[in-house]
Amino acid sequence: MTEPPATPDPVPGRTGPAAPPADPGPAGVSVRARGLGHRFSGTADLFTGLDFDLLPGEVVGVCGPSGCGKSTLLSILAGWLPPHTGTLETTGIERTGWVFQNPFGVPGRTALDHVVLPLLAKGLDRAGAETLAGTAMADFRLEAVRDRPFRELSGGEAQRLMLARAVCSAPDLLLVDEPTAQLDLRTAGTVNRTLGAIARAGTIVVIATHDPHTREACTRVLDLAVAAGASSGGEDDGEDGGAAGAAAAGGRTPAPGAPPDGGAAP
Ligand SMILES: Nc1ncnc2c1ncn2[C@@H]1O[C@H](COP(=O)(O)OP(=O)(O)OP(=O)(O)O)[C@@H](O)[C@H]1O
Repeated sequence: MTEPPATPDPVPGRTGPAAPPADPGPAGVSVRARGLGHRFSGTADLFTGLDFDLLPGEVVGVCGPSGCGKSTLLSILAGWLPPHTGTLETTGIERTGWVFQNPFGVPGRTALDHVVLPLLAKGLDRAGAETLAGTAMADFRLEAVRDRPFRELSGGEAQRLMLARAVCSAPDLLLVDEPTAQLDLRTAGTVNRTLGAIARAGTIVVIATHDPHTREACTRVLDLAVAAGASSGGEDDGEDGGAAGAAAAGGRTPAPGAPPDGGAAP
């Protein structure tokens, strides 16, 4: 059996087994993973031994090549999939939002209708809900498509619409799959800054991404290429720089409870 390291693991987002419990912070919200690993029946280990704590204010990038298990880790964080090994403890997570890369909507309903829905469900009247929805849509540069039916939206618009809707649900944990893959640089920058602002408002934001700009906008990176020991998992698509490149690129890990810098000011 391998002796546990005495000092924190240098791999970004991983700490040694002696890491203290996550400080749930004033809002009492946290996610604590210890020894997390997953494999599907018939596959090799996608990742093993992940130790990390997630706290409000963080934008955590889940990075690594295609097929390394990024979406799988999001499923585990959402509680949809039990990990093959390790434990995941959540504190104070009452609402989890997940924005898929290819979201579904109601084809004939307007973009605004989609964002208004969670606000009406919370008890706001239509006028109040439309005001807040309009603000969330503007944050994601969706003013121009406000009254367009969902079926007419582009893939990138549809995904940003779901981000705006997720924000209006005020989740404690927001999981986002490849939010900038379909976007031009300027719009991607807006999305990254908005996600940073959402985190600073008290949400834990976790983003699965290949995009180096999005990775750079994250306050911390969980690199699954590194977590897999570069021995299994997906193919290197070149966008992440592969296991070695990804390990070298690292990520910024703020002190627990410290405000993230993230380059993600709104
Ligand atoms: N239910 C399942 N049963 C078996 N294998 C699965 C299942 N779901 C995913 N996989 C496999 O697990 C691996 C990781 O999949 P996952 O979707 O998590 O990768 P990813 O890193 O998100 O990939 P991408 O960047 O291409 O979206 C892939 O090889 C995939 O084929």
